Amino acid sequence: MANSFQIIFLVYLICVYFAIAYGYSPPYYYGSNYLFALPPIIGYIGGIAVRSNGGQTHRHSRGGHGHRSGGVGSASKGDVAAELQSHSDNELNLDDINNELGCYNCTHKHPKTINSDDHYESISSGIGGTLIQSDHEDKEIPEFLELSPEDRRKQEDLEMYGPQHRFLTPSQQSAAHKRYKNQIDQAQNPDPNLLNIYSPKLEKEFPSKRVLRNQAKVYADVNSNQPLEYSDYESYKITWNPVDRYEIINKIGRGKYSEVFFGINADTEDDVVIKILKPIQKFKMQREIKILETIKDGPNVITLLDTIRDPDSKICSLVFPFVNKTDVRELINYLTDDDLKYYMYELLRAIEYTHSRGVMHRDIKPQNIAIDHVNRKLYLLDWGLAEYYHPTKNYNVKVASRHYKPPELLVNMFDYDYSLDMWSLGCFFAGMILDRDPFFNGQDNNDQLLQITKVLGTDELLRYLDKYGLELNEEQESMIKQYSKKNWDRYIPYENDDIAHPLAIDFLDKLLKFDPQERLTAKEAMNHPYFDSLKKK
Ligand SMILES: Nc1ncnc2c1ncn2[C@@H]1O[C@H](COP(=O)(O)OP(=O)(O)OP(=O)(O)O)[C@@H](O)[C@H]1O
Repeated sequence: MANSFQIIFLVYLICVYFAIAYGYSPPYYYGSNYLFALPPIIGYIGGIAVRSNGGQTHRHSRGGHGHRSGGVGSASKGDVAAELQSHSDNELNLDDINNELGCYNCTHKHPKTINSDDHYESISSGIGGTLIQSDHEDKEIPEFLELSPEDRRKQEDLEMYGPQHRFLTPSQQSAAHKRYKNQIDQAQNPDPNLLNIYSPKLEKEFPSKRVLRNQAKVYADVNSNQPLEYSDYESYKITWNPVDRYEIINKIGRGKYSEVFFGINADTEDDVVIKILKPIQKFKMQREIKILETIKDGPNVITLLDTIRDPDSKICSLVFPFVNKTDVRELINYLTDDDLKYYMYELLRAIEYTHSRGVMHRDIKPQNIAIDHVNRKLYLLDWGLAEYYHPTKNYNVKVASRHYKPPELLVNMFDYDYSLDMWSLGCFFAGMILDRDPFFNGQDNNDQLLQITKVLGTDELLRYLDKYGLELNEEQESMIKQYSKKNWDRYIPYENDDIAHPLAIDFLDKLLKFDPQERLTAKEAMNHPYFDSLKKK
């Protein structure tokens, strides 16, 4: 008898431990639909249940047990919201924390506190975005979501403290509250000096310390040579179609701005991906859709099939063809040199086309490169951060994912251009051929620059900074010492000799340059001798 009690007590302790470990958290708000908190153990069990159903490819589940609630909007009011809600509520794990705190496709797990600088950097980056793009300041979220005042307050609380706020002591909560309010104040009453520096459209307010403005080597005038409406996404009127014809099957991914589901088009029986957008600023939605429209005929660019909105919940979704992809980082284990060249070339075709249409992707990374190896097809996904390039415009440097961010984003060079995509491509390529992804594995933005400098050398960094009159911030100054430029050969693992050969290394070296002007353009990259053998075949 005593033994049974001990066992029950032990099981209870284990459940409580896992409930805490899996970050049981308050409800996830979306529109006016939210579920009340479940007891910790249910939170834990729910987390496990969903995770066990959360693989990448779920085609087998059509009509099977994985068949979730009806069509996106075919059933009762707010079904899309309920669908999203049900997934989110079941997945009360640390990924939610990353997501809620705005960490960008964050792969690391955060501690159960929002005291880390990373979190605030993420929160402030959202607000910074508003500040920088003050002309975009968005008043439409409440209207878009039609939140009740009570829901709105709860959402603000959630934003303020993060989903883990109950783990904070009262003094931590009040510090969090203060910092959050400061961010809001800053965004609402921006420092005019800052605004001058970052104002997106002002060439004349170029900071005096800068001695040279950067301008794209190619396609600099593509947008100015087009009528205004070509790149004016803020005036773009989105056409929203009904949701009825789509049926959600199960969840296959998530991003900062969306929850992504595998589904079918009931009319055509086609497999589709339904990207349900989280509450985002209207201009971001207009930008993604307008850009997808601009580049829709491009090679290897994912096609936007439909834009749908549930009339009741007002939840908006984008529909794409489903790509039965293999994680590129797994794929590298069995790709031959020819395969890798082939996919790099296909990726470059997508990038070159996009740049030629006046668009920078601004978030190239392995997660956004979908390879269907069976059909030898590659698609460039996620155009949520893409932007039209204008040579006189200053851009938000808080774009791209940390490990793929080029130096210009890390030293506030806001006059960057298409070449930022070529750096990210270089990081991706380095990860593949050197079997080390991410190749530059910074712990934060300053450390990211340090990691880059340790490889490319301090002299090269200083040459780049001097050329444009750029400066390091105080922390970077103190962190970055004198490092010599390293020979790439030292990073080649023995078993990768076949793919990391001299031509591949030369190609890599020409992509990973501090100075955006010195990097290969997409067209130059396609003409690099690395691809000669592919072209012959
Ligand atoms: N057409 C597709 N086919 C298969 N999987 C897809 C497709 N589109 C998106 N996904 C999956 O969903 C994930 C999230 O999609 P996406 O990157 O478009 O969302 P996001 O919210 O913009 O993400 P991010 O946080 O990177 O900005 C992708 O990394 C991918 O794994």
